[in-house]
Amino acid sequence: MSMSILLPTNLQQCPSPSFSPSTPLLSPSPSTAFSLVGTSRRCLRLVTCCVSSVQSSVANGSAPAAVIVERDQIRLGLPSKGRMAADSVDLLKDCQLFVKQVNPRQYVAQIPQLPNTEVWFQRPKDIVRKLLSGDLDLGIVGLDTLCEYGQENEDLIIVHEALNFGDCHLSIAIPNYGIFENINSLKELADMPQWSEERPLRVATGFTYLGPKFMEENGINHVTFSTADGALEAAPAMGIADAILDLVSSGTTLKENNLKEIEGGVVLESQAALVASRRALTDRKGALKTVHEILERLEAHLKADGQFTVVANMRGNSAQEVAERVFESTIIVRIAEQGPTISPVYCTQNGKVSIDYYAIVICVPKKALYESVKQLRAVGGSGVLVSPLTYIFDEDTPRWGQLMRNLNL
Ligand SMILES: Nc1ncnc2c1ncn2[C@@H]1O[C@H](COP(=O)(O)OP(=O)(O)OP(=O)(O)O)[C@@H](O)[C@H]1O
Ligand SMILES: O=P(O)(O)OC[C@H]1O[C@H](OP(=O)(O)OP(=O)(O)O)[C@H](O)[C@@H]1O
Ligand SMILES: [Mg+2]
Repeated sequence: MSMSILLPTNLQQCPSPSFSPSTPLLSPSPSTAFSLVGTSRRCLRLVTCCVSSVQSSVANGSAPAAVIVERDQIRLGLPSKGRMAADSVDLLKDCQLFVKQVNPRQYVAQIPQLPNTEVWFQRPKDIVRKLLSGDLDLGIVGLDTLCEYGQENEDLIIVHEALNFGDCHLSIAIPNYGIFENINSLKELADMPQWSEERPLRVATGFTYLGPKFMEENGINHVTFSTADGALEAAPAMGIADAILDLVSSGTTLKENNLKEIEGGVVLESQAALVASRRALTDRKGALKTVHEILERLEAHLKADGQFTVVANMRGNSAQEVAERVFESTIIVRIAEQGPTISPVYCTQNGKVSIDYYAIVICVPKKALYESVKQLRAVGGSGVLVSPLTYIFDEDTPRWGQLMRNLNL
């Protein structure tokens, strides 16, 4: 049984492809771009199609423009349940920001380290809606949720786009059997002779904003959408849909349901992001200060993640001579952004202070750790100590500068 719902009248003005969301739509508004602060190899690879952005109602997407209501506290929205919930609190904990929730059913919490900030636990999609309505100032959500429910509203600013958890991608998948057996790309899918106005490609998805937009951008016109709250992978085998558009992380669910991804079918790459309301940052007293502090802690922690400090002692006549020996090691030359730091180790013998050794300190990423230790030893390093790095505070927080530029501050 198809879940398609008849289109509301105002939606019929919408260019094809058609879709059948469960909620009515408001009038079209001009498309505006997300403010993507920060750069990352994973950063939002979102369709840039120019479908006139149809903003859906509060029930499905963005709420009306935010109104700044007077309040003393800055509000940070964290996922109340689901995959992102525990990881969000854990990430803040790793940044020495301890979320104090009295019990799991209480939806408000405090962070003693940020006395002017209160945490509100909400479903991820509601975090986006509440950022737009002005009921939250900051939030942690997946980029997929942000794009789907934020619908490119320019009030949403991505402050940190790569929080290093919640990795997944939004992708089209089709059966690996029957008429799809030899179809391996979006183009091949689009070119199949089966699809016509009378018999469009049927796609099941929870992403009723991003799905049609992606299809439109890729020139796939004979397509229709149906929606469900979960277990979408069952739709093709049940005869409800030809394809699905859903989140994929390990790929197990697709495999177990005889579905496959296709070339060109990835709509966006997603992971958890820190998002803010532009209006809150510009108009709410204390919001920028809070963001700066959270961002500094996040950047310092995430930069240090997977990095180790390696300390070794090396015999030598001078720091210069030891440095020359260390730089014989190709891996150290390659990994050392700055440094190594080489400092004298002072010893006393018979009341006389002497320098026979020098201590070398380098920062090494996990994957280069063993090789660096081996090379340090090969050039005379001994007593090698390795400890994980907790924070790397740079002179400046790069994303802060970008945020300031984005806000024209
Ligand atoms: N395999 C995955 N499937 C779904 N989401 C994932 C996956 N891996 C990471 N995520 C991220 O986790 C977010 C929350 O997913 P989750 O299914 O827990 O949400 P939810 O709030 O329970 O929503 P729903 O109940 O509608 O599924 C997603 O929006 C996405 O950013
Ligand atoms: O690639 P995988 O690691 O297999 O993960 C992908 C699956 O996980 C999500 O479903 P979820 O577990 O949230 O269940 P749902 O269908 O009820 O949303 C998503 O909707 C996919 O079905
Ligand atoms: Mg889910």
